[in-house]
Amino acid sequence: MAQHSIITPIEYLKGVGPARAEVLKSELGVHTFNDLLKHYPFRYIDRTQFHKIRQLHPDMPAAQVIGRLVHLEERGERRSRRLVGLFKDDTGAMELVWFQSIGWLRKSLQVGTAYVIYGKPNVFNQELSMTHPEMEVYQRGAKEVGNMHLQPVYSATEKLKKFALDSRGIQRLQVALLETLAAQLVEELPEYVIEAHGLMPLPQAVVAIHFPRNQQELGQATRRLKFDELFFIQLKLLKNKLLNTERFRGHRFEVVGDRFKTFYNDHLPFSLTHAQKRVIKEIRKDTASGAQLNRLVQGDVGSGKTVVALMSMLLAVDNGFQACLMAPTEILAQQHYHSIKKLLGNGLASVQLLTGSTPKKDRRIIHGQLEEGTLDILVGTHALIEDAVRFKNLGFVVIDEQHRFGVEQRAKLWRKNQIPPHMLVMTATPIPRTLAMTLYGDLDISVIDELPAGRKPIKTLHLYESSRLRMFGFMKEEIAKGRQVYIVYPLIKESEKIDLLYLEAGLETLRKEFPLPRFHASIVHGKMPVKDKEFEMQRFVKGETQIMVATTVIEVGVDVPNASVMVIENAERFGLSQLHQLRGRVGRGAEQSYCILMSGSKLSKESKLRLETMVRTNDGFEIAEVDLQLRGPGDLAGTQQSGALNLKLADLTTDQALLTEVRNRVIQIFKEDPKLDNPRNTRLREYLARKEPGIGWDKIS
Ligand SMILES: Nc1ncnc2c1ncn2[C@@H]1O[C@H](COP(=O)(O)OP(=O)(O)OP(=O)(O)O)[C@@H](O)[C@H]1O
Repeated sequence: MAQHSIITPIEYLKGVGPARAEVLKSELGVHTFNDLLKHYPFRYIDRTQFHKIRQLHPDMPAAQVIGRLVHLEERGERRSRRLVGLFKDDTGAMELVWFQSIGWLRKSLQVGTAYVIYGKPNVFNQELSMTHPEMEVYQRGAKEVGNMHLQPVYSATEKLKKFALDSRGIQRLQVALLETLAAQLVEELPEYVIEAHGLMPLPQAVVAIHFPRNQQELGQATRRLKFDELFFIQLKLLKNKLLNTERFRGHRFEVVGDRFKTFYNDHLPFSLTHAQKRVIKEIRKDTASGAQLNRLVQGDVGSGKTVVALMSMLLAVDNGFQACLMAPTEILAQQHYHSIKKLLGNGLASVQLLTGSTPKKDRRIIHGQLEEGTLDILVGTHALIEDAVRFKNLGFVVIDEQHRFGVEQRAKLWRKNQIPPHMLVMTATPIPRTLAMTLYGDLDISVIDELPAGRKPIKTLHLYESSRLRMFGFMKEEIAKGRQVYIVYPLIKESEKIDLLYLEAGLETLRKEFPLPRFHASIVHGKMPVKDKEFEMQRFVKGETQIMVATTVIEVGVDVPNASVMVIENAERFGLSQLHQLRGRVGRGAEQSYCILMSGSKLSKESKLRLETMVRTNDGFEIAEVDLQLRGPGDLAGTQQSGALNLKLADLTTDQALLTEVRNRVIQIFKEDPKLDNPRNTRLREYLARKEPGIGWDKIS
C-alpha cells in the first residue's frame, strides 16, 4: 500500500471515497489530508459539565443532562408530525422533540435506557423541552472516572445532500486520519525551542486539538499550534530579510552633502518633528552602512512623510545617485511632484513627473535625461516600472502607499539597477504592529509617531440627515472665515451608477445652498479625465474654489492646509481606515478643523461602532486596531495578496503577545546561527528547503 502523507488527496482516506471527497472539497475546501487535519473544531462541548433538569433555563445556550428516557411517541400529522420523548432525572422531567429522522430515531432510541443528552433548553407552553438533542447512551461510571471529555464540533457540510457529513461524521474522519498519520506526526521545531517555550509536543498537540481531554490540555495544544503557525512565517520572512542584506550589498552614501544641508538650513519652511528627525537618522544610518536599505515608514495621516522622503532622495543625489518616488495614482503623483517642486525651489535638484498621461514627446525627453544622468529625481506612477524607463544610476526608491503595489512591483524597481537601490516604503495606513510584523516582516519598520507642533486635534461629529441645515450653516461660517471645505461622497465600484446619482443629487442641493458667484466649487470624481481632475484640484489648492466636492479620489495624499472642514456623506458606507484617511485631509494647518460624518438613521451595529470610534479618537493606530477587529486582517487593504496570513488558529488581534515571543525567538536564532548550520537547527534548515506544507504550519508563498 502506498505510504500516505499529509499531501495525500482526501479521497484516499478510509471512509471518504470519491463522492464524499467532492463534497469535502466543494463545501469545506478540504482537498488533502493536511486540509482535514487543519479543519479544526470551531468549538467544543464540555462533556465534564452536567446539569440537573431542575436547573435548566431557556437562557442557557446549551446544557448536558444525564437521565432516563421513559416514554416515546409520535404525535401530529404530516407537517406537524414529530417524535416526542419524556426524559426524567431525580429532579424533574422534560420533553424531547424531534421533527426529522423520526423513523430512524424510533428504531434506535430505547425507552427505559439512561442517556446523556445535549441541547438547548426551551420553554414551550410553560413546559420545559429540548428540540433535536444529541443523545448518547450513558455508561455508568463514565462521568465518575472522568473519561468524558471535550467533544469537538466541526463546521459541517450541507446536511441534506447525499454524502453529507455532520460534525460527528467529520469527527470520525479525524479519528481515521490521526490513525493513518500517526507515524508521521513528528516534531518540526528544534527541541531546545520546544523546551524554552514550554510547548506541548507536536504529535500530542495535533491529537489534543481535535480530541482534548480537558480545558487545560486544549489550551496547551492551541498554544503549541499557534506558536508553529506564527513561527514558520517569521522564520521565512526574517530569513528573506537576512538574505537581502547579505546578498545585496547596497550603495554606500558616504556624505551628507550640500543639497541636503542647504535644504535643511535654507529651504525647510518649518522645523522637523523629533519623529521625522529620528526616521531620517535611521535612513542615513542604513544608507551609510553598505547594506541595502529596506524600510517601511509608517506615519499617521499628516505626520509629514513627504519631507522625510524628499530628504532621503536628496541624500542620494548628494552621493551621485538618482532617486524616484512612485505613487499609486496619477493625482497623488501630481501632488507629490508639486509639493516637492515647491519645497525644493529652484536649483537644488532637477525633478520631473512621469505618468500614464505624460505626452510621448515629453516622455522621450525624460527617458533621455534619465539615461544621461541629468535628471535627479523622478516622480510618477506605475509608468516608472516600464522597461523603457532606464536610469543611469538609480540609488534610492520611495514607494508611497505600498499596499496598493504588489511585492512583485517592488521587486521590479529593485531590478532596475545592477546593485539594487535602497527601498523606502511609505504607508499612511497605520498598520497594527502585529500585522506589520507579519506582512512586512522582511522590512525594517520606522514609525513617525508625532504630528507637527501646533496642530489642533480634529473635532469629529456624527450627524443625521435631520441636521443637514445645521451642517450647511456651519460650512458657510467656516467659508466666511476664509477656510475651505471638502464634501466626499462614497463611490464604490459595484454600484457606481447609484453612487453617481447620489453625487449628482447632492450637487444640486449644494448649488442651491451655495450659489455662484459667492461660492465656487471644484468637482472631482473617478469618471473624469485625469486632466480635468487635476485642473479642478489645482483650483482648490490655489484657493480659487472654497468647496471641493469629491468621491474618494482624495482619500490619500491631498494636502491643502487651509481646508478646515471635511464632510463625509453616507459615512456609514466607508470603512474605518478610509474614514480616517479622509479625515486626515483636514487638520493640516494651524486652524481648528472639523470632520462631519453624515449618515442615515438606520445603522447596523458595526457601522455604529465605526462612527463612534471616529468620534472618540484621532489616533490612527487605535483606529487600525478596531478596524482589524471588525474586519479581520484578510480585509485590510493589501493583505489579501500577502499569503502570509493563512492563519488557522492564531489571531493577530488577540495573539500579539505570542507573536512577539515567537518573533524574538526567531531573531535570536538567526543572530546566533545565521546560516542555520548548527545541528540543533537542522529541522529549520530543512523547513526552508521544503515546498510542501508541514503538520504545524501551512505552505507559505
Ligand atoms: N515638521 C513639520 N512642521 C510643520 N509642518 C509640517 C512638518 N512636516 C510636514 N509638515 C506639513 O504637514 C503637511 C502634511 O505633510 P505630508 O503631506 O508630508 O503628510 P503625510 O505624512 O504624507 O500625510 P498623508 O499620508 O496624510 O498625506 C504638509 O503641509 C507639510 O508641509
